[in-house]
This record gives sequence, C-alpha cells and structure tokens, in this order.
Amino acid sequence: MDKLYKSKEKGWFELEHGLIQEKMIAITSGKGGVGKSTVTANLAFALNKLGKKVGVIDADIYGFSIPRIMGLKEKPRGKNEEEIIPPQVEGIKVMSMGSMVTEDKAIIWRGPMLLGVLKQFMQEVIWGELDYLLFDLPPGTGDMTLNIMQQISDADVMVVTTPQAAAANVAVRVGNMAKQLDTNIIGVIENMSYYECSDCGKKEYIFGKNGGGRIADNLGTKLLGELPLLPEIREGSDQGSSIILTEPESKVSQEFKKIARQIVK
Ligand SMILES: Nc1ncnc2c1ncn2[C@@H]1O[C@H](COP(=O)(O)OP(=O)(O)OP(=O)(O)O)[C@@H](O)[C@H]1O
Repeated sequence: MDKLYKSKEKGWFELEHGLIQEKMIAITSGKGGVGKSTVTANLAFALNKLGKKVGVIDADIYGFSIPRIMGLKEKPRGKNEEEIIPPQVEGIKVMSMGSMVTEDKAIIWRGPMLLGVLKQFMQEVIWGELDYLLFDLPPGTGDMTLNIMQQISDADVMVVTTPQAAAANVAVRVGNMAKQLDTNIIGVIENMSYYECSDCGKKEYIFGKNGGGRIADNLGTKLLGELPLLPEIREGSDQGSSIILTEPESKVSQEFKKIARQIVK
C-alpha cells in the first residue's frame, strides 16, 4: 500500500510540505468514549510545553472532536489549489474534518473518500518542520482504523483504555491489530483510573483496577500513565480549554507531562 510520506530513516519522515523529525504517534482505543481525544489533545499540549513542535491530525473522521476539545477557532486556509495552511492553537497545527463541517453534521461518506481526506491532510497541508505528528484514530478495530494504520504503519501506536475489563479486552484487540501490522506499540495510557474525593482525598476505583497494566503486560509494552476521572478534565474538553493549559501545576497535568517525557526520551 502506498505510504502517505517518505521515511528517510527511523524517526525521520518527509511529507509533501513538511518534515517529522521524531515520531508519528497513532492514538487508539478499543472502544469509544474512553478519552482517546482528550488524551491526544492534552498530550499535544504537553509535548509542546517540552519545546517540541507538534501537529495533530484528527483521523477519527466520523467522530471528530479534536477542534472542540482543543479550542480550535481558526479554519484551514487554501494557499492555492494544492496547498493548505493549517489552523493553529498554542502553536500546534491541527487538521480535522471538524474544521470543514459543523459539529452536528453527519459524515456519510464511505471509506475511500475518508481515506482521501487523510491523504489530503498528509500531502497538501503545509506542516513545516514538526517533531511529532499525533493521529487521533477512530476507536476499535474496524476498516477505517485498519486502513489508516496501514497507511501510517511507521507510526508508534499508543493505546488508551479505562481500567474496566470490557474496555481493556477490546483495547488488547486493537493492540494486537497494530502488532500484526508490525507497528511498534509505544505504551498504554489508563484513563479514568480512579476518582479522588475532593473533600477527603480517598480514591475510588469506579471502573475497577489495573486494566491498563494488564493490557501493557499482554502487549509487551509499558503503562505510560494513569489519569484520574476528574470533572475538570471533562469541563476543559467541553470548553476547549485543556486542563494542562488551565491548571498546568495540577496532579493530572503533571501526569500528562510525565507521559510526554517518556515519549520524548
Ligand atoms: N479523565 C477524565 N475525567 C473526566 N472526564 C473525562 C476524562 N477523560 C475523558 N473524559 C470525558 O469523557 C468523554 C469522552 O472523552 P473523549 O471524547 O476524549 O473520548 P474518545 O475515546 O475520544 O471517544 P470517541 O472515540 O468516541 O470520540 C468526554 O466528555 C471527555 O471530556
């Protein structure tokens, strides 16, 4: 299958209008709603805070949510027939279907057209020099996820899950799909790991315990971090003000930075 970039050597990818000097990272999950897009957004900001140049492609083309979560206000602009200037937020370049249609619009295109959008995002956008290009993939192991993974098979895969057995089991499946494509799995992030009572500080394990660790072991990779279930994370995503920007010193923002540092090293 034709790749959407030229790989020069490990960790160095050439795009039509840009260069990725470190990694492409595909952020996946076994099922929807586990926080994949929230993690993608906060991770992009965390890498940016480490001084890295970051781009984000919202490849969850049917279920895009990155523009809202990242607070993206601008739209992409056409420089000419074949070159697109991506909108930016905090210096991060972002491309999403959500910039082309309103949030309530149903995307009823079939796979090949959606892959055409991904191709356009990769090949016509003026990305410039980036250190990291993050992809927010569709959840699950369906056709779209498989097709996208095949097209960016040099990307490292990150698996997001909640600790719940049902979520963890399907997350293993997406990890195994990545393995079958010979894709490196960079690690697992357990989201909604626990809820900490704001009055007494007691941790409640609402979705159970250790699902992320079990998946990491099963896939032979690392558990990169455990993120709490926190109203501020949800509010930040809804309002387009990610917690890492609004509360950079909070425990959860420190956890995002810890995850980013493990990726960068
Ligand atoms: N740690 C968290 N604490 C509280 N709320 C969270 C947390 N992580 C995510 N959420 C909320 O859960 C909902 C789902 O998150 P998100 O959209 O990131 O999931 P997703 O896995 O990308 O879903 P999909 O793939 O279906 O788009 C959102 O409302 C988000 O704000």
